[in-house]
Amino acid sequence: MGMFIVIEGIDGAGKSTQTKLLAEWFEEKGHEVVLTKEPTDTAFGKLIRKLVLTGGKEGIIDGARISHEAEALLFAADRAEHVSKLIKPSIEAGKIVISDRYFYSSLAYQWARGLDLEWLIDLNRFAVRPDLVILLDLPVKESMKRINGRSIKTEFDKIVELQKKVRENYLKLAERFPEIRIVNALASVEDIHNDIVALVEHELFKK
Ligand SMILES: Nc1ncnc2c1ncn2[C@@H]1O[C@H](COP(=O)(O)OP(=O)(O)OP(=O)(O)O)[C@@H](O)[C@H]1O
Ligand SMILES: Cc1cn([C@H]2C[C@H](O)[C@@H](COP(=O)(O)O)O2)c(=O)[nH]c1=O
Repeated sequence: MGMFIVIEGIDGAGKSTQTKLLAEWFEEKGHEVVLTKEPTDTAFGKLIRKLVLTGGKEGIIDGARISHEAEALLFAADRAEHVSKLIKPSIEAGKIVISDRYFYSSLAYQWARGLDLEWLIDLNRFAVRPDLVILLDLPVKESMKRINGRSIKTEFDKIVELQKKVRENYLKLAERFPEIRIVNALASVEDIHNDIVALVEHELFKK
């Protein structure tokens, strides 16, 4: 059997940077790696980007085009395809699956949008639990600095407030889901990578 690792965190926490470095680390050790993300690049993921996500060319700010319930259901539908078509078969084939975001994003973000946490957990019950979830934690002020170049210039305060709620939610989720490990994402890219590798070795290879 393979392994399933997820990297989570607020927007701009460094997830894509760290998922790539972790994938390279596993590959150098001779493992076959599947690097993936949510929302996916499938038709569901594209629909989500069109109907839900903030910013972009259309300048949609707070995902208000559809209801938050519909938004949560779309993320779950995308995930259901992701799990059944890619994640489960890859784990069964002995591969290392590393995902940039997973159902914890739905819990943290859609909860921050005002949906009921227990409803969200039930909705995502089909999602196979990862072996390890790395939560890249950093203050919103720092993440905003990092993504400033691509951030939307209007409604900045609203985005900051949402991200603050999302960060708090992730930290609360870490108390509830034992597979979540918190990593300080304020450090350098290299130090964060080393912390993640130490966790992988400790948690998964029991070094
Ligand atoms: N430890 C770090 N210190 C400083 N800058 C960083 C660090 N890690 C990543 N960055 C930079 O911060 C920006 C956001 O990083 P990245 O795209 O990896 O984050 P992300 O969590 O995947 O973002 P998003 O959720 O918005 O897709 C990039 O410009 C990246 O080069
Ligand atoms: C999976 C998932 C994602 N989101 C949100 C979180 C981010 O704001 C975007 C994805 O952007 P990225 O740059 O591709 O990381 O979508 C969410 O609200 N719920 C989810 O389940």
